[in-house]
Amino acid sequence: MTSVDDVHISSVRPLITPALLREALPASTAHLAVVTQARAGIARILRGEDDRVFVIVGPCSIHDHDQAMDYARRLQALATTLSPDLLVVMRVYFEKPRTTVGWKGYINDPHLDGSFAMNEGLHHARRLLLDIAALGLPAGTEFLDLLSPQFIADLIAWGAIGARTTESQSHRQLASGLSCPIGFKNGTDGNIKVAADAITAASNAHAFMGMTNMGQAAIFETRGNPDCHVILRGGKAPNYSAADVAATVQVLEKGGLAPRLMVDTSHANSSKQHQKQIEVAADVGGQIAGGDRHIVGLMVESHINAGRQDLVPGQPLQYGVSITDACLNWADTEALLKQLAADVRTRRASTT
Ligand SMILES: O=C[C@H](O)[C@H](O)COP(=O)(O)O
Ligand SMILES: C=C(OP(=O)(O)O)C(=O)O
Repeated sequence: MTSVDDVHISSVRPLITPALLREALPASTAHLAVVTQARAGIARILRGEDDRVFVIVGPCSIHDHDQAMDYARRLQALATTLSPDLLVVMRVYFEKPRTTVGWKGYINDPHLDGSFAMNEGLHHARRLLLDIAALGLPAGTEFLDLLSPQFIADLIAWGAIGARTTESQSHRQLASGLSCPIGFKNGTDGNIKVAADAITAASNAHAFMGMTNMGQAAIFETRGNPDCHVILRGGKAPNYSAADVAATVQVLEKGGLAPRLMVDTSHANSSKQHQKQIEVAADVGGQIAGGDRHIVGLMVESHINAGRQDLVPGQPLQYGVSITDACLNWADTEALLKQLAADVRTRRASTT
């Protein structure tokens, strides 16, 4: 017999359903209040109704529960202090889009060893989101896989669609149905228009195929997501300067979109050199202090300890160090956020 099906499939294993995971790890009213308050706060900032800046800050990727909680406790204390000026959301990224191949994140491979224990990964991810919400700290994540949101999206205050997927129709459709504000990165080449187009697409209604909480195939019809924005992450060159912001505002206005955006201090804006995030944040903070109203959010890649390390099977990892992109350490993160809060106060003082 000639095989025409599953020619390149090497195995199929069962996956738990979102309903089973949510039943095992339910969200309480207190957890959900953290999420809904942060979502509403971000939406107000995006509409220009709150003069604070929201910050998505945390590790490039999560790979360890206890280290993530160590970071979350530090961030929660700082977020409370800075809350009059900044709405702080922890970057809790479970899914990594790779340029070619590599570890794809804590959900895909929680044991970091190619065993792809995704049922455990989903369980660990949801457990971590519950523990972070229990601190009173909201979480943001990248939505990369099209099925995984059903398992965790109720605990997410803000989501990103990455530079490699902003142009994907499937991700725009997903964003149109997600319940949280969504940031679309510009393309890896620096193209802003694809992110502006993504906002237009995601703000509209769509019909597409998906999976329900009970794990059944279904046709989803969405209403469109009104709380989407661009994230400038650099491309062939950085794109965080005042001139880049003005050019982006032009693209947004031409598309009939709100002229508000987030700057990612990392990725191509820092040439992936983690310490450069400090320079980028200082420039952007200066624009804010100088009266800019278009930059409403910042993204910072930060961990307990600075830099990054390679994941080498069988070798121990250093504590609190990223295994994907390099991150700022905690002390630098604290100083960066305090300065940004001061910049917001400077702007407020000059306009009141
Ligand atoms: O943020 C993480 C990385 O920049 C992104 O996932 C691409 O990683 P890679 O180029 O190492 O695959
Ligand atoms: C992968 C990321 O960014 P980008 O999509 O901008 O490369 C990220 O923020 O982790």
